[in-house]
Amino acid sequence: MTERYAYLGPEATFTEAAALRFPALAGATLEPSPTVHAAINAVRTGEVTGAVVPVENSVEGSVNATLDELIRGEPLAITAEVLLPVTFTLLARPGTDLADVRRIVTHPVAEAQCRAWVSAKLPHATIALGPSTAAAAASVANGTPGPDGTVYDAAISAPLAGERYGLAALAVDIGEDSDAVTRFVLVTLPGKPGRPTGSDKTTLVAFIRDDHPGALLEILEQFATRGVNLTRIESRPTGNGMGRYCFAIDVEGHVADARVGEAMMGLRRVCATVRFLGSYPRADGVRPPVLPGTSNSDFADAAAWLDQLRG
Ligand SMILES: O=C(O)C(=O)Cc1ccccc1
Repeated sequence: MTERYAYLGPEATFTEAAALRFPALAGATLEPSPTVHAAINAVRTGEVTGAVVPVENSVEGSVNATLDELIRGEPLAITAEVLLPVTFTLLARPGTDLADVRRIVTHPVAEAQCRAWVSAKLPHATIALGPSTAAAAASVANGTPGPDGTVYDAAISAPLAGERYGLAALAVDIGEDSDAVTRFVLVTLPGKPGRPTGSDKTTLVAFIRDDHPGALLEILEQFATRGVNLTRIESRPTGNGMGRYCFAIDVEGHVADARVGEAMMGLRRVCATVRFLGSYPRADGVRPPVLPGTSNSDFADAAAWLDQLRG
């Protein structure tokens, strides 16, 4: 039986384009989910083997809806990542004039990158937020009214959505950075991590034990003293009361690398909880240098030395 994977749909989202690039999904059945929550829930219930979701954008930063799904609830694992360039197109029903566009709909990540263009070119237009850029295109094509009862004039979507939903492009490449890239991850139930490749990333969530001065510094020290570089750190509310935050952290390296493993043991000692979200090959293929004194053999030598001293 072919494996089934969920992705943030409907058809023609950036996430669908990303899903087609994961080697692990070649030949699998791809099933659109209306929200990130629904896609990840399908993994948790075992309905699908995995889900592809957006996690980070080079201009807008983290996708909070995805981070919160990974931080809370039953544990999950990231097993692969893909980087996808994103360009945004303004789509409308054929015959619409750019000057007549008043109500636009799109995904929050697209809104953040296109709001400068909209305020410069369409100063009287408002932008409503929807669950995905393709859902936005579909609602324009179908004339589906928004929550306030008015029909949207245009959607900001992937160029492909115009073809899929029979819409015309009123303007292309309207994002503020034409080199914008989005990172998508493949999420599954936890299992044994793949083997280290020398170009890996590890994702963790650190929950501080009690709110005290230097709590974040203690977390960062674990990585700094072992020569482990962070590629992202994001604080997110735990959902358990005002002012309670956890830190979602991506680091260079694999849980099987001694320096990453030692840093994780350090985290475990200074934090209330550490959630391991997986070690997986990094999409950019970068092989970061291993700093002197932090290689696997450096850690093995140090452990052997200590064993000898202890007799
Ligand atoms: O809405 C989509 O098409 C998505 O896949 C989410 C998204 C939105 C904007 C940039 C990158 C990903």
